[in-house]
Amino acid sequence: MAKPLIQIALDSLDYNATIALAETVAPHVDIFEIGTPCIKHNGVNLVKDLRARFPEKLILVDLKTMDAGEYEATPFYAAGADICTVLGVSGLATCKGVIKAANAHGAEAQIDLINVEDKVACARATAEAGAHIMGVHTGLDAQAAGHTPFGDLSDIARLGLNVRISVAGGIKASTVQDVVRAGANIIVVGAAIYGAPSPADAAREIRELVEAV
Ligand SMILES: O=C([C@H](O)CO)[C@H](O)[C@H](O)COP(=O)(O)O
Repeated sequence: MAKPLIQIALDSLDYNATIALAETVAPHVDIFEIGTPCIKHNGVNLVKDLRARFPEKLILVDLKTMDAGEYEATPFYAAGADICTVLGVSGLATCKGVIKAANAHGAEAQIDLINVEDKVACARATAEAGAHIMGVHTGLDAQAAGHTPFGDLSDIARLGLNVRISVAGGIKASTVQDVVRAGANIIVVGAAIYGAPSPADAAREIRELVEAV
């Protein structure tokens, strides 16, 4: 199996700080995620800027689309996004819209299972509809209430769907190897990197731990 990819969640609102963090951690990550607050604040020009600065990196735009899937996602794929996210709770029609936009650009659509009641049913239906990546995700507010993504990751991994699995939600050095062993193909790390005294060292440590599994 291919080594899991490491995704840094760029969750700052500040444009220059976002670019600076991307430059700092670039040697140690595969995917730049423009987080939801960041893309709402800075818009599509940030996608174009990161695309121009880092032609070799994958860019995920965490749109968390809730409606008008094809219409909303299309300009972000056109600007250089490799992956856009759509909420599983939006329903199948919206997910299919983002999948259609992704396919039109040779890119990928990720279903974010955040707050989905029946994650297994949603994963099955959206995978059947052509989703490329299933995002198991415990959001920042749910993390603050003590939740983790580990149980959901096991539930989705054991389905054996023809999709890659991304996991997000407080992943850090002490848990990253467990999520690799549980079947995650894309490991999302935000606060454990950008909140560390040295984000570059934290990203390097995550890379080394993933490589060691
Ligand atoms: O997607 C995220 C969150 O919902 C805000 O948009 C985070 O980027 C994701 O949770 C990863 O960050 P950490 O949980 O801090 O690792």
